[in-house]
Amino acid sequence: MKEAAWSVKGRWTDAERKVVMVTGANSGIGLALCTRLLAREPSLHLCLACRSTVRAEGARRELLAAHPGADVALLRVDVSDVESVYRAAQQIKQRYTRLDYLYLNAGIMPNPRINWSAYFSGLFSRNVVRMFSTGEGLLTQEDSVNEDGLQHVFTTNVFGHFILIRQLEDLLCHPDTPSQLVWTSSSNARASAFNASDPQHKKGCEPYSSSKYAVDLLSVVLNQQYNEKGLYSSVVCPGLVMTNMTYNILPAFFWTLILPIMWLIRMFTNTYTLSPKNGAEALVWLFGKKPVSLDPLVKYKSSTSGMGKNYVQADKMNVNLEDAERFFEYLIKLEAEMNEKYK
Ligand SMILES: NC(=O)C1=CN([C@@H]2O[C@H](COP(=O)(O)OP(=O)(O)OC[C@H]3O[C@@H](n4cnc5c(N)ncnc54)[C@H](OP(=O)(O)O)[C@@H]3O)[C@@H](O)[C@H]2O)C=CC1
Ligand SMILES: CC(C)=CCC[C@@H](C)[C@H]1CC[C@H]2C3=C(CC[C@]12C)[C@@]1(C)CCC(=O)[C@@H](C)[C@@H]1CC3
Repeated sequence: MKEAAWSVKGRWTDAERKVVMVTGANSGIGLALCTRLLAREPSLHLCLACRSTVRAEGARRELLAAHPGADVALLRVDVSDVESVYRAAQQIKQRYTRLDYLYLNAGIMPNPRINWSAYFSGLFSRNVVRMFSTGEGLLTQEDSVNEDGLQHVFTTNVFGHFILIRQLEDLLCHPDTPSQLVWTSSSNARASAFNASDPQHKKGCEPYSSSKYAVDLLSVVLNQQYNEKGLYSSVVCPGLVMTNMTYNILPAFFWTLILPIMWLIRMFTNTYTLSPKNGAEALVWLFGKKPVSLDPLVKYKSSTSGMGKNYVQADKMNVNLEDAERFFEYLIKLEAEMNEKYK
């Protein structure tokens, strides 16, 4: 941190204080992650990167109520708006000299619709457990286009974060003291929803699934490109968590009604973490891990057993490495266009 902008708090020196930034930190899994990180390491400097100042201030108040001595800063960024990302990156570079952890957590699933016929036929098929744990084939969304002509889901869930990382390279790449990127991906990520010729998912109706698979691809290539420079990337699935995102799929009363069924499902699949605190398990677990010990081809999944015990399950990802490289090239090209427009 640059001392001119940020005071050094009592006991900890700048070198000892880890700097952690979380996008989408004002609610759900992001906010639970912040709470748990502060409980684990009170000396952190935590920066909440959010699009709404009011909601970010609310989250900061909540965190300080639980951890009165905590050092929590706010940063305004709308990851669906590339120009806002460039502006935020400038501010970050003025405030900090390094970032130890960047949690790329902000995400959207706009206008979700349930395919009830797929749901009922899935109920009586061999795939029933997979259907309930990944939501495969059950959800469609209606996407839109932003002012740059980019797909909204792709920009929010992937590209805005990619620009942020690229702009912050100098703060993230220190070979002697590695930094970590942690993406909140999903087990809903599906290769067949992603089309390498249409990476923004302009033509399909599963932009969420496509964007999360794109995150998985990107994380793999980021490791190939940046590990030598001291930057590591991991992907996480928080499981099914009751947050604003899921309450947007079905009305709250319906979820309350089926809560006993969801507890029951937890006996068969440990992916029903349900609370944001449980959902943050894998994200918190990664915080303590040496990045070199992590497998770049693994998705770390927050899991909760039928008895309510939290743990992390490491599942090998099924990613197409050719698609990953092609996708990275696409992102670099798109970034060059945006650099020309906004830098
Ligand atoms: N809930 C679940 O079951 C699962 C969630 N996930 C992933 O977890 C992540 C967090 O979601 P979750 O906590 O569930 O849902 P929430 O809706 O509670 O959290 C999403 C966060 O992202 C922020 N956000 C959305 N759009 C933008 C934007 N354009 N710029 C900046 N911030 C933005 C939201 O801010 P605001 O309050 O302003 O909207 C909010 O803070 C997402 O990436 C989601 O895909 C993955 C698997 C399962
Ligand atoms: C649980 C019962 C009895 C009914 C609910 C059916 C669906 C609404 C539900 C089943 C599997 C869920 C699921 C998700 C959303 C809601 C379901 C489709 C996600 C796709 C939400 C976002 C994610 O990222 C995934 C990890 C979730 C996977 C499971």
